[in-house]
Amino acid sequence: MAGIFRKVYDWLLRTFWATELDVTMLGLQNAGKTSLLRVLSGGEFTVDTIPTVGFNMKRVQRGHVTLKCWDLGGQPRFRPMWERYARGVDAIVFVVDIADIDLLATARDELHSLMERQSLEGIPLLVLGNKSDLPNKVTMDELIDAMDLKNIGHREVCCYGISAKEETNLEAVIQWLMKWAHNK
Ligand SMILES: Nc1nc2c(ncn2[C@@H]2O[C@H](COP(=O)(O)OP(=O)(O)OP(=O)(O)O)[C@@H](O)[C@H]2O)c(=O)[nH]1
Ligand SMILES: [Mg+2]
Repeated sequence: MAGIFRKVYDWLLRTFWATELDVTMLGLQNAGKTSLLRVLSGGEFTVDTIPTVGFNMKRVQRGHVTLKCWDLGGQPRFRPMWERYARGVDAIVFVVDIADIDLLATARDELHSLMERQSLEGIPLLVLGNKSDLPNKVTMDELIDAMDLKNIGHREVCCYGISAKEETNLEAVIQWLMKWAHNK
């Protein structure tokens, strides 16, 4: 019986109180953006992924909230278009491969040059240290330092360690994104 009420309640919420949030997922090539989005939207994790050419969009539904997620290619040739896809969104998710220590400085520089853009001022930022399942990774404190997150201003900044592969901490990601629905 309770199940029926829950279904009716969810249907009413979806129908009369539907909220859509625009989320842009950025980060260097191979960070795991497409893998993360696939898992968040109920798909299976796969090892053999194809690098994203341009962008890809998927919706993630939670109750009355739909997260409309733009997943952009991370290769250098696609980075100039990041700002255009991040303008006006409700949240930016920046994914970092925490087991690829050599690329951390590049990730930091790309993130900071983006965050300096006036068009993106105030947009909440979630930095995700992905691939926590791998050995030889940096800790979250080391990631915060390496990415110089304390020097990113004019917005709320949050950082979590996750694994798209093992689906670790993904609920925290959804909950953080969902909280921006209250502003709508
Ligand atoms: N071990 C491990 N591997 C992961 C994880 N997430 C992604 N990968 C792997 O990392 C590789 C790159 O993943 P993608 O999701 O294609 O990376 P991307 O950020 O979308 O890359 P671009 O589209 O080129 O920007 C793939 O081989 C994935 O299987 C993870 O949490 N753990
Ligand atoms: Mg991709």
